[in-house]
Amino acid sequence: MSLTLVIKIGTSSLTDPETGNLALSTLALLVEVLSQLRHQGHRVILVSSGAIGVGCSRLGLKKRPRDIALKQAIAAVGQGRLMRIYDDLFTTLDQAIAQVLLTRRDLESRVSYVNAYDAFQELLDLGVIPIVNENDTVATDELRRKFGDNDTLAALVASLVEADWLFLLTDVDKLYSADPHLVPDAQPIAHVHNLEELTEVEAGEASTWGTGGMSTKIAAARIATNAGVRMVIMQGRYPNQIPRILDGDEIGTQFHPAPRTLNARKRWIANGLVPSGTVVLDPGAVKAICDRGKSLLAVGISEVIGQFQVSEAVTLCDLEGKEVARGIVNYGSDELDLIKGYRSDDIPDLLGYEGSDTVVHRDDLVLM
Ligand SMILES: Nc1ncnc2c1ncn2[C@@H]1O[C@H](COP(=O)(O)OP(=O)(O)O)[C@@H](O)[C@H]1O
Ligand SMILES: N[C@@H](CCC(=O)OP(=O)(O)O)C(=O)O
Repeated sequence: MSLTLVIKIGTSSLTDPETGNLALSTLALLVEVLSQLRHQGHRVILVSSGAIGVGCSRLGLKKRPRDIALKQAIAAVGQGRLMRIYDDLFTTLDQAIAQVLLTRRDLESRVSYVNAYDAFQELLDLGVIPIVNENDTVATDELRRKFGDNDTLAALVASLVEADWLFLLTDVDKLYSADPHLVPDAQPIAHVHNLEELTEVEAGEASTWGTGGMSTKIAAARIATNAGVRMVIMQGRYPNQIPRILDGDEIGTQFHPAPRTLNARKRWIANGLVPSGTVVLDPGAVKAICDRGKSLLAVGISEVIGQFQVSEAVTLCDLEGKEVARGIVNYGSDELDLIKGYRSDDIPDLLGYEGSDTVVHRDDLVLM
């Protein structure tokens, strides 16, 4: 059976932590394994970090700089080097590759989201391995249009292409109950069936989870498993374990996916769009949308947080602040403030025009 596989490798596995030099044997093994998987008929996408790390090493910088413009310049140096090395290694095995650089903004617009989907499908149909990274040189935190980390980017790509598996290759062999570099008796976690179990562990180990690199991997698991993608956290030094995992070996931490129920447009609403604000719902409204599949009406809204325009995405949360759904609004935040708590029949009088009956129509709403 042909599977769609997304493999993400982090800087910690691609480079030697002491020298900053490329971990060539890891890279060569990764290239060999991915080429073999391709030849077995699988569709393979590699999400590779390393542009900034390789750029620093190329320019002889001993420390990762903090300055954003400098980091963006360094990424431009490193990305070219990185692709040159990948191309040399993959070409040795006669495997074609492609460079795909994405920003968060590219997935926000429905048109470019669909374009990205089409481009990936063409590349995979051609037997090419796309190598994806964030377009660090143009994406900036200030504009809120960065993925921020490649774990999230990899999960969004896996959701976009409806992957079967997402492998996150890192410098630890599993997810543990706490950072194993700091807590020697941390317990390994082999399977995660429900991310809520982890929220408890996470809450108990907040500082460890927060400072380590695992919080972004758990956030990635939320996106991936919600989109029906099985995710694995595993040791980056041993990419040859990937085929064994596909054969059923219990290696790394496996996150079991939810049934794939969302159509492509709803996956875009859930993962492609970035919420611009929050709408707080009363318990009746939470029940109506979560248990009965209803649209959101103004009467069930308790509070409107943030500024947003009509047709933007918002987070819908309960009175405790827990996100229960996401959706595209039929009213901007200023109008919603005027009509919140009122029945739909009252809207024309309140706003002075005939508005939509629903604040978020059920076709534009995704439960989280
Ligand atoms: N609960 C945990 N389980 C495993 N690793 C953890 C945990 N909490 C923090 N970490 C740290 O996360 C690091 C891996 O994340 P990161 O450095 O971001 O890797 P990458 O570059 O592969 O994305 C590990 O080296 C480990 O020290
Ligand atoms: N886009 C950046 C990597 C960002 C990132 O998430 O890095 P990592 O935590 O090593 O996977 C780069 O190529 O340097």
